[in-house]
Amino acid sequence: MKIRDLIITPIAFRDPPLLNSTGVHEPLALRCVLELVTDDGTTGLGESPGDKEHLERLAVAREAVLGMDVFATTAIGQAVDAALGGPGGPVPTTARAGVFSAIEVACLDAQGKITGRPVCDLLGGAVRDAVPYSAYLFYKWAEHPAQDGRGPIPDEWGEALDPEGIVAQARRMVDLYGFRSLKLKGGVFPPDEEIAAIRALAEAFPGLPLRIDPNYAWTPETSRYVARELDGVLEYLEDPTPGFDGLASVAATATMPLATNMCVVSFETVRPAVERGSVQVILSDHHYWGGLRRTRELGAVCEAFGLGMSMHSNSHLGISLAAMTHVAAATPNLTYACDTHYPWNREDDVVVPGALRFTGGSVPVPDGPGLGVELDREALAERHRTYLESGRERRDDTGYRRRLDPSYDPAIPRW
Ligand SMILES: O=C([O-])[C@@H](O)[C@@H](O)[C@H](O)[C@@H](O)C(=O)[O-]
Ligand SMILES: [Mg+2]
Repeated sequence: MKIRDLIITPIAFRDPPLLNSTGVHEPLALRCVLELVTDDGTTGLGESPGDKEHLERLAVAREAVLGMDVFATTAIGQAVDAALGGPGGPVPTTARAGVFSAIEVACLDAQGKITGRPVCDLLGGAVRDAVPYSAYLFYKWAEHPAQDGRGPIPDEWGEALDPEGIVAQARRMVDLYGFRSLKLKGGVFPPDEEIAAIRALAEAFPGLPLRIDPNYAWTPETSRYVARELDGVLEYLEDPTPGFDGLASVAATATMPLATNMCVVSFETVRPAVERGSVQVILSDHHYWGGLRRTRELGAVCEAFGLGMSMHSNSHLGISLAAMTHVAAATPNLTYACDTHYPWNREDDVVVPGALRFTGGSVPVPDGPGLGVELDREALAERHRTYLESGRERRDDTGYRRRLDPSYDPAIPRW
């Protein structure tokens, strides 16, 4: 069964003004949808980041995989790697893995449709019927400020700039989706304010596991202070400070596990983290780790080193959510609730509603063949038009924040 075509469609969709340690989300997030067509007319779907460099690499990879057997994903991975220059070439490991990932997911969706089996079955079968996700809480502005004669752009979530705002946002997320764990994106305000927000969440939601992720915004000393202050409150502390050694110096005294999606980002970065004891939980993300099968393999590596496994996310739509759900369902030791940005972006999804739903904070594994989701072609065409009209090429949280506030300084670590 040969790959006859690979259609790459960049899209842009609405994103609220979510704050993080590098700035603020722009009004539009970029993504890319892949349609892989086999010679019997089956179409497999994939979703990946939508920045210009990634799109260019996908176009190169496309030429390499046309005509290959859609079931030969190992050989397809090698062909993609070679087309992008391989190890030591100009394209970093995670970027090559990212290109292959999008194609692998589309191959697996096509394989599932051809064989009549859900993708989780192609990964060894589901060990859970539904995958728990955590509410991804963000400090946020009430609206995107007016600029270039456009806006302001308000949204249904309103402002969240203090503990009360964060608790109200969490309440709404829990009411709407039933989430049973909460993650706060930190690194936005001085640590004591974020500690107060976590304490307010602990009081408002007794028993719900809590996490905070400041994306390297704190020094090792500040991280140790936060860990002490939140002793007994956090399920895990994510990427408090930069680097293997910085994290190790925090892990040495912290009572809660440390987690990362910034320090351990590829198989070759597992070893230095394990040697130093930098982290106890690795956040997988099939978009960066080379696809769904490699994510399953990361599960085995975590098991071998006694590490926990969770899942990272970025702004995404339903094809990614379906892929995340299939791989998490088929990875026994992925036991922490996964991150997802989906509630922030789902209104602009490009899949036909129905296959993906949240119940009690979990997404039941779609049971149709492949990923179990169907493309809404009208929505795809509209998001593609938005992409073309936007003229945007890549995500730039810092640039956007600086246009609004020229004195903004995203130095890391900041506190
Ligand atoms: O969406 C955001 O602003 C997040 O900060 C995202 O970019 C991170 O990659 C991610 O969610 C994380 O856990 O670090
Ligand atoms: Mg993180």
